[in-house]
Order: sequence, then C-alpha cells, then structure tokens
Amino acid sequence: MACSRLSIKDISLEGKRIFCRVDFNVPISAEGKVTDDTRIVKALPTLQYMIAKGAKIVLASHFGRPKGERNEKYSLTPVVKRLSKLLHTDVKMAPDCIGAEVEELKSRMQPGDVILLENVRFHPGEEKNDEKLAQEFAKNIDVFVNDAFGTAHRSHASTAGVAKFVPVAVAGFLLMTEVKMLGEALQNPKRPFTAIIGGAKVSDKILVIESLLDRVDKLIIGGGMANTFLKAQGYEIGKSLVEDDRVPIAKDLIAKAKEKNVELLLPIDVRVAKEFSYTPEYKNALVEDIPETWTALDIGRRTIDLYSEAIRSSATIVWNGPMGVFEIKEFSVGTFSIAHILAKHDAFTIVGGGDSVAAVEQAGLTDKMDHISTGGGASLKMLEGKKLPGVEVLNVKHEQPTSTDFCK
Ligand SMILES: Nc1ncnc2c1ncn2[C@@H]1O[C@H](COP(=O)(O)OP(=O)(O)O)[C@@H](O)[C@H]1O
Ligand SMILES: O=C(OP(=O)(O)O)[C@H](O)COP(=O)(O)O
Ligand SMILES: [Mg+2]
Repeated sequence: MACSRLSIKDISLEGKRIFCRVDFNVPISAEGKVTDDTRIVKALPTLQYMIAKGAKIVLASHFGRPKGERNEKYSLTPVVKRLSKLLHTDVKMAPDCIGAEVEELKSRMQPGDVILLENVRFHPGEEKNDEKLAQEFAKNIDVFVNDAFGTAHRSHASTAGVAKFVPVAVAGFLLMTEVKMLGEALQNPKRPFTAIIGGAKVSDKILVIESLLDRVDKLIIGGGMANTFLKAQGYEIGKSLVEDDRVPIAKDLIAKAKEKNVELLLPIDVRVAKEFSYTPEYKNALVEDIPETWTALDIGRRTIDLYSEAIRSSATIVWNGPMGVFEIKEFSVGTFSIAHILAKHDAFTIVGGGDSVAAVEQAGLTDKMDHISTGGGASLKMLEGKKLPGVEVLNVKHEQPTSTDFCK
C-alpha cells in the first residue's frame, strides 16, 4: 500500500537542512536516565538515512508537559546522550529550540551533522500552533520531515504549523510505517474486537471513547482512566486520580455502551495505597470499599481475572494505557498480568503508547505482540477513524491513493 503523502524517499536530501520532528517523549527516571528508548530506536532508520544522504539534521521534540515555560525537569538533555550512543554520532544539544544561538548552530552545520533542539514545549506558541513560532522553526530550513507518529494527533507548531513555511514537507519512515500498519490492521479487524484503555491522560482519551463504541465489541477500562468511571458509577474513590469534569461524560458513555451493545468492563477491585510513594503501604479493596484517604493505583486480582476472560474471547485487541502505576513494583501486577495474557493469547494484538510499550518491553514481551506502536493518543485517533494533523500537512504524492490509505 502506497502512502499518498511524500516521504523522505521521494525527494533529494543531499546537503539540505532539515527540520525533523521526532517524538522523544520517552520515560525518564528521577535520576535523569532514559528508562525506555523504544521511541528513539524506532526513529533511527530515518535519522541514519538522512545522515547517509549528507543532510544537516535539526531534530525537534517535546518532552512531558512543561506548559509553555522553561523547566529543567523537562530538558531533553538525557535524551541527547542516549541518542548519540545509538547513532554513533556526537549529537549536539541546542540551548533552546529558537533564537540567535540556535541559528548560529544551524548555520555552522556540515553534511551529516545532527543537532537536537531543546524541548519545543518550553514555548507557549508550540501547543497553540502559533505561526510566529512555526516560522522560527522553518528559518533557513529546506525540508520538514515529520517522523513523530506519537505526536501526529496534535496540531502544534512543530508537528503541523511549520509545514506551511518550508519548501517541502514529507514523512519519515516511522510515521509512514505506523500509519500503514495501523491503517491496515484497524480497517477490517477480526471480531470480537476489543480495546483496552488505561493510563493517566484521562481528559484527552475519554473523549475518544464515544467513537470507539461504534467500532469495538468490548471495551476494557483500567489505570487512572477507570477512576472517573468508578466515580460515575457512584463509588467513592478516595484520593485517586480523577477528572471530575469528565464524570458526566463517563456516565453518558456507560449508558451509550449499553445502548450499542458494547461490553464495557470496569474494575471490580483495585490495589490502593495509603499515599503515593516508592515504598507504599498498600492493600486490595473492592471498588465499594476504597478508603476515603487512600489512592487506587492498580487494578485488583478479581479484575485481572475478569479482563483475562474478555481478552481470551477476543480476536483483535488494541491496548493503550497501563492498568496501574507499573513504574512502582507494587502497582505493576495489573499491567504485567495483562501483558502476559495478551502474549499468550493468539489474537491480533496492537500495543500503543510510550508508557504501555515501555511496560511490555520491561516484561520482555515485545516480540509476542503483532504491532508495537510508538503512539498512544495517535493510535487511538486512528482507531477512531480520524485524520492525523501531522500527516495532513505533508505534501501529497501525485498518484491515486488506495481505499485503505490512511495517509489520505
Ligand atoms: N491508577 C493510576 N493512577 C495514576 N496514574 C496511573 C494509574 N494507572 C496508570 N497510571 C499512569 O499512567 C501513565 C501512562 O499513561 P499514558 O501516557 O496515558 O499511557 P501511554 O503512554 O501508554 O499512552 C503511567 O505513567 C502510569 O503510571
Ligand atoms: O507520549 C505521548 O503520547 P501517549 O502517552 O499517548 O503515548 C506523546 O508524546 C504525546 O504527548 P502529549 O499527550 O503530551 O501530547
Ligand atoms: Mg504516555
């Protein structure tokens, strides 16, 4: 299946200065170490190809959500170290993503040089898709390469806006592969088709669920996402992560799932902690018994059994979002159990999301999945059947697209 958007294979890159958007929003430990480099490794083919062609590569990424302000906690410095090692090249870290110093660095680049700009979200214009910032990114740039599948569902200055101000905008290999693989897998899934949604990005991802109800047969909810649904069911959830303003939506989704005959599975028990810590005091609780001052940080054993059964009777499964705070051993049981069940069961399985993929990698089960996607929110957008802004802005190839072409 050919993609209808231009890719780096379709244009000449020799000596060109490239603004390449990548998604290096990788898990980083409190000590500043990259704990999962999947997103960096998956970008290497594009980077190696551009280096081999003698391009001058300016890499841009966000990291976390620093809310438009400079904050060293969200610096990409830990990433540049890992990237240099993986690329066997000394990648220079720029002090910012725009400005005189950055322009100076850009102007001195030689063919094959790579620099990594500092976190684009240090500027408020990034998430607002501000044209001035996009123009700054495009300054002295010949080509925009988007290889940030994980952020392709965002219409931001570095993922979409910049395309308008460069001579040509094309896809990198990772973006192309992801769109093609997910497009094919999700077009006509074997049924029963099950989505498992968890994680912490509740306010965003809960909005996707309504359209998922038209696509899936079963919907399994875990992780932080589950608490908003538990509250909607009328349970007290103590100090658990919850989006109060999304509770009415969760209520509505519970009703809609019933109407549409979608089997909606919610936790029946959880693992709760007295407080959020790396040496937690914890216990299991039925959802009706969550203590007032405690926090639900994982699904419980009964819930794992319930979800396992639903997984075993599914033919296609898409999983985004961990079932608990798997970064802490005591709250990793739900996530790792689900990963093991998916690995054993022979349904077509897609796992997407920076953190979900890190969990599967930690469990040593990456090879047992059919597709590992670097995007959580982005793969859910595709599952909804929606277009990705980061793809839409790329130059169109002058050829007939096929009906399964998600790049359209
Ligand atoms: N019950 C919970 N309470 C708070 N955070 C949670 C809970 N369950 C999971 N999480 C957190 O969700 C985060 C991942 O969420 P998200 O970014 O949405 O997933 P992904 O990166 O796979 O798309 C993890 O860091 C995990 O610790
Ligand atoms: O980690 C990401 O998405 P994911 O957690 O859904 O996998 C992407 O880097 C997007 O980050 P954002 O949700 O802060 O825009
Ligand atoms: Mg994440």
